[in-house]
Amino acid sequence: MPQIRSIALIALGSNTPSGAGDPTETVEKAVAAIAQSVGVIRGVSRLYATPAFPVGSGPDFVNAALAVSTGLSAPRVIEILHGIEAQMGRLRHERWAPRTLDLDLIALGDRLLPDAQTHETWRSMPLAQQMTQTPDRLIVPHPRVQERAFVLVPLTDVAPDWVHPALNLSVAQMLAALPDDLKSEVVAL
Ligand SMILES: Nc1nc2c(c(=O)[nH]1)N=C(CO)CN2
Repeated sequence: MPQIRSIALIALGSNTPSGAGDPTETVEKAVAAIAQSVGVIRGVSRLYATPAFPVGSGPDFVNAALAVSTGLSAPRVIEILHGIEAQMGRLRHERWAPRTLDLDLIALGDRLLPDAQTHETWRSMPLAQQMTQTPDRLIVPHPRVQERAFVLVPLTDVAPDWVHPALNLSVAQMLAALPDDLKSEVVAL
């Protein structure tokens, strides 16, 4: 069977030193690891300094995004990303604790996983509830992508025209819809 290749959009974040070095070095090493194990890198964003979300939850992050052409499934990509996080020393005990490396599969082509209803449920959940719940299934696109300048600004570098399959909005349109004060906090390094 011919392999169907899609573009995986991957968000990277680091806000505390890891075995790999400072957050910038950690993100750069993660890009190299992803290139070796996920697929062919089609775009690498600039690196950005961003205040930790939620406000006051730790030191500033370094955030970046990648577009990677891959024939792998979403669960397999996630498995590989978790392996890279573990290898690079992420401490996984506390949900909003500073993290050495955080890798998120934001999107895989136009797949909507597991289904439209799950996306609707997560989008319509009050913020307080979103913050305390972890989905028990893989949700792709990432259910918070449209709210996060620290994801959308780097994504604009690599995939401004990617269209969210549930919202029918491009990356550029989702970013334009965010308040200016959120966008201005995301500063290219
Ligand atoms: N600025 C910023 N804040 C965060 C980030 C991140 O990548 N950047 N990742 C988090 C956990 O996914 C929690 N908070």
